[in-house]
Amino acid sequence: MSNYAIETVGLNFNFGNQHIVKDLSLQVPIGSIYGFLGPNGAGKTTTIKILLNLLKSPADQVFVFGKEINSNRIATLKRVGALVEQPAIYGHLTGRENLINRCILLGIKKSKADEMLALVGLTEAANKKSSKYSLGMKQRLGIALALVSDPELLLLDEPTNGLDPNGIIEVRNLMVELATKHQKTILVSSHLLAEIERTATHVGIINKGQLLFQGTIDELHLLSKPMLEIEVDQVENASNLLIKSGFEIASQSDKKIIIPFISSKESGEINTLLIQNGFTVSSLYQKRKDLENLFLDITKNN
Ligand SMILES: Nc1ncnc2c1ncn2[C@@H]1O[C@H](COP(=O)(O)OP(=O)(O)OP(=O)(O)O)[C@@H](O)[C@H]1O
Repeated sequence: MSNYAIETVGLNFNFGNQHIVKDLSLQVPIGSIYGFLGPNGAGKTTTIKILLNLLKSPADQVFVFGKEINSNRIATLKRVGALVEQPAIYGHLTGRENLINRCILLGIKKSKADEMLALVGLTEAANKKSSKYSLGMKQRLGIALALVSDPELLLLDEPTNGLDPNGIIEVRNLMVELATKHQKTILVSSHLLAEIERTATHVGIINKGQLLFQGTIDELHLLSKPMLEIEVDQVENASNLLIKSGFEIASQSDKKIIIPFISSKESGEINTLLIQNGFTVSSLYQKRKDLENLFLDITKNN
């Protein structure tokens, strides 16, 4: 039996003569929250649609729970739930009615609707028209709809897009609960590194349809080592002092020195060293690389 919920093997996909997905080999372990990360237009939605067989892949390139998707379409899709683009919600119906509708459609007992409402934290809003829901509530209802058939694998395409901070936290917590308490495997796409870092156990990064990195979140952290940004007066002199004291300078501008972050203790020591030598440190903070800088590093290392 395959240990992967999803495996693509050198997947290629074209729209006309545009090569959108290039030799993509994803491996999504069963039980993982797999962050599928890439900038707008990288090919995330296209890949997710291929995984749902909404776009047809070449034979023997896409496997869901070890089964080739084209030749096992119905059997594999039964094990998959998805939220791609806008959730298909009827605004004139309540949250509960939307879910009951889906239960009827799938031949599932209606009591499942209340179970799903509780799971996504919408019990109190169950009888409210869904057009009155906030964006975050609509996303959670969308996830509840995807969960009605009790799929083992959930594909979520940018589920936090357009949500306010509260909505983002709600969806994030829900994903963690679904993975840890309900043993779902989740593939979640995003264009924000920070968003993926908070929930994912595994990460795949694509750009222009190509996989740049795939690994565990710890492996990603090794790549996206944080930096310490120091805003200080007399940057040139301060920089010389740090070099003399054995610190590696990553870069400097007219107001700021950036060095690799090692520990909070060391950051404190740097602060003390600068102040004792008469410099004015106006701020000193740890900063992680954003996706763009991470790309630069990955391509440089490749
Ligand atoms: N139906 C289509 N026909 C032709 N080209 C398409 C079609 N759908 C997507 N594309 C193109 O495929 C490329 C990848 O798009 P895709 O939506 O998969 O990217 P994405 O990573 O999901 O980005 P976003 O976050 O912006 O949706 C883009 O250049 C897009 O213009």
